[in-house]
Amino acid sequence: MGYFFPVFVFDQSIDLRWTQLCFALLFLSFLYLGCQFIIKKQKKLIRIRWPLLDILPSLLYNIHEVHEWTVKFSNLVNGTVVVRGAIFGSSKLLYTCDPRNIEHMAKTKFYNYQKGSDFFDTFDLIGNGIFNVECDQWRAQRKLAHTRFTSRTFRSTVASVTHAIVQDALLPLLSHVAKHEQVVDLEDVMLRFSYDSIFRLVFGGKSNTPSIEFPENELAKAIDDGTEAIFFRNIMPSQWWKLLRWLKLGKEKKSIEAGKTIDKYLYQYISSKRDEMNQGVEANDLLASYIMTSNKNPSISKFLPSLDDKFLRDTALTFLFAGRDTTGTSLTWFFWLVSKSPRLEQKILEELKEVLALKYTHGDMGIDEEKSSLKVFNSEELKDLVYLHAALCESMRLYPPLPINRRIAVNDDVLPNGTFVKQGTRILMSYYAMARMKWVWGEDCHEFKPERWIDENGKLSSEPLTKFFSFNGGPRNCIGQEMAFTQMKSVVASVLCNFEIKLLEGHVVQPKPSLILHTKYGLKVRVKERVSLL
Ligand code: HEM
Repeated sequence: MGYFFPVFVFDQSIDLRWTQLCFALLFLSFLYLGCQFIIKKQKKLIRIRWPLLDILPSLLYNIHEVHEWTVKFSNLVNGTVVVRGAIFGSSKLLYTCDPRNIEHMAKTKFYNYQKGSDFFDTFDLIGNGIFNVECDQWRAQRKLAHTRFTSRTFRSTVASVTHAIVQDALLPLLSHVAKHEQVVDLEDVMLRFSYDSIFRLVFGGKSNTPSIEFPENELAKAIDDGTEAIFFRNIMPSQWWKLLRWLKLGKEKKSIEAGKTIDKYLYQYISSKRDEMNQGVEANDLLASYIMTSNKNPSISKFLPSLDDKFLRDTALTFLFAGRDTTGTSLTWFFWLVSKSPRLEQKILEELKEVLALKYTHGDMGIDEEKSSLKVFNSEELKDLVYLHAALCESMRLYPPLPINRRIAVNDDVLPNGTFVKQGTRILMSYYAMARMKWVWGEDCHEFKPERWIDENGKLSSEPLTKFFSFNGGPRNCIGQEMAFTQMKSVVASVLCNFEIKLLEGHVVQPKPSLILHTKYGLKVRVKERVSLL
């Protein structure tokens, strides 16, 4: 996750002292007023780099559309630059959207590019979950998680949970919306789907979030509040948010409340799960599998001395955090792109027609499905669909759920494009900007074009993967990638096969300046039942 105002991030070793805080506040206030003055003078701030202040005025002015700003900036600096200027002090910042550099940091020199202690502070809500630890502790947790995410049991649970939510909650919800000719925020619906999925996989029970009542969910809301505070921590000096936290103000106040709510629910779920397991109730959710491991072997490794309740809380929260907004927003952008392109929608439907035809020919359409007349696909039927897979990759290329990522250099290094990186340099990588660079993806880089993922033999091409980092890459790649594809394919196929999605006329869809790439105003659509595909 990127801190978009990296220039403000001061040395973490400095104590939280009042004098420094006052100086920081004064300094930033002057800076802000100075920038506002320049902006007013200029009316339109065309210039991106300034003497002394470098990118700061432009960045401040464009913070409401920060991702588009990274595109302009990347074009100006040809993809990579070390940002300087008087205000940057000794803390260097390297910005890049060059896939060669990103691959080098994620794979070749993985151990030289870590998350760093700022990262831990910023994401302290998730404690010592896998997302937030490094070196030996990360390796030990990665091994534990990897064993689970690649097991046959987990894969089949993902498939059955997804099928159940699509069939029993998502399609009935959209059907209701269609019958009542309502306008619905499809982003909200997709986030409700992805929350329920990850919730069931982690805890075993239902969250009931995707339903026609659109119920509020206290835990989901607390995670939203916590994530929002994390975003603001990324864009302000660490002293500022630490002061706000101490004073219990603003987003930090909300985040403290959110932390309490999260703890209340998670410790309660953990305790209930332990009780159920002691009574011999069988479970195949992630929480149960971690508890089982710790019962069998209380000390997993010297880097993971105990899988106690705090560890289980951090791990469960990390999975909720990592698996909800990412999948939910990916689906949102996908439906938006497809709703704007009837030709591409038709190509996806052509592929689905073949699957449906096979279903009927072999007579394995479930009785329930026939009765309800809503068609639901299972993951086996969809796993080899080339165009659907290509369209999902293309949508995540243009709208990567994690638009900006960050690292810190452990030792001096030289990047593939020749840039020297000094030890301690903070690094920002924009995947959003990378997708919009002509020198990376070609003249048509702005177009939604699934064909770029398909080779001349009609198979998925591996070439684009060398510049696709929406799931990161290397040893620290996304552990939920396969799961995400299973879920997304099932949702897309079932929704498109049963419904036509029409964007509400005049509704503007733009990226929100947020940690995960949400839309600014939601995705307002009307839904119409589709006349049978066959
Ligand atoms: C479209 C959906 C998804 C996208 C685009 C995505 C993307 C990513 C990215 C970019 C990272 C690397 C973050 C970093 O460098 O700090 C990551 C890590 C991770 N993701 Fe996903 N993710 C998705 C879905 C999921 C799901 C469904 C899960 C399931 C729980 C999941 C679990 C994780 C975990 C645990 C990590 C940390 C891995 C590690 O540090 O070793 N993700 N994901």
